[in-house]
Amino acid sequence: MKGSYIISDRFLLCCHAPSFSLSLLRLRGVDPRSRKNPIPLSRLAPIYYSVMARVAQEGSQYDARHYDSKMNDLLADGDEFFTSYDEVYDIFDAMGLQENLLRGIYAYGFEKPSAIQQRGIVPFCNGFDVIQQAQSGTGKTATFCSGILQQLNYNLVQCQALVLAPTRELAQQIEKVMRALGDYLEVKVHACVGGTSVREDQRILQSGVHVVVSTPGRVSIC
Ligand SMILES: Nc1ncnc2c1ncn2[C@@H]1O[C@H](COP(=O)(O)OP(=O)(O)OP(=O)(O)O)[C@@H](O)[C@H]1O
Repeated sequence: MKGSYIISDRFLLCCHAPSFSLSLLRLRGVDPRSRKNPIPLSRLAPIYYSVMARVAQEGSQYDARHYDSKMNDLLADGDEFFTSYDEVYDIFDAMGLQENLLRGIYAYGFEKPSAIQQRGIVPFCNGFDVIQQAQSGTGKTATFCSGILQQLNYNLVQCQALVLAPTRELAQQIEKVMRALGDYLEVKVHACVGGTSVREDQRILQSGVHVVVSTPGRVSIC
């Protein structure tokens, strides 16, 4: 089973096939034009639609027809869209991560980055728009969590990243990993999922968090 996720400097889309786990990250205050070779957000949109097409009802804006038309737009652009990033960092220490993030990673029990982590964390931290794909259980969650944690401004206690997941369980699992890896950074993470009090979610969000992990239904209410 393969999973993939897409990260842009405006959003992260996470899709674990075949269950189509979906995460969306939005980083605030990042100017895509200031980054080296950014892929314009508009180029990533068709991929977002491709994931949504599989989970959306027919007739919605994300249905298969919409997906086909977006994919045709994308393919018409040719190879320019696809670039590869072949730098490999076989130890966490070489990735230029904040010391407190490294402490969190090691304290969580990770000694050596997995293959996807060796290739995926640094481009994310450098602000590239990335699409990454790896087998299930190979460490993608920690890859994008590390990328988010590295980029947050911890002096600003407001939501700077949003991760969307298709199920409550997955959102809660991602929250746990984010919280654990960001323990020494004192990251404030909140999982906004159905089955809990909306008021309590709103209270926590108003009190200030750095990262929200949510399911789409609950986030639209909050
Ligand atoms: N560098 C590492 N060293 C040791 N264990 C790791 C490392 N990275 C991840 N793991 C562990 O491997 C397991 C699978 O990781 P994770 O859930 O992040 O994979 P995933 O690719 O996101 O999986 P899925 O596609 O099923 O969501 C977890 O128990 C995680 O703690």
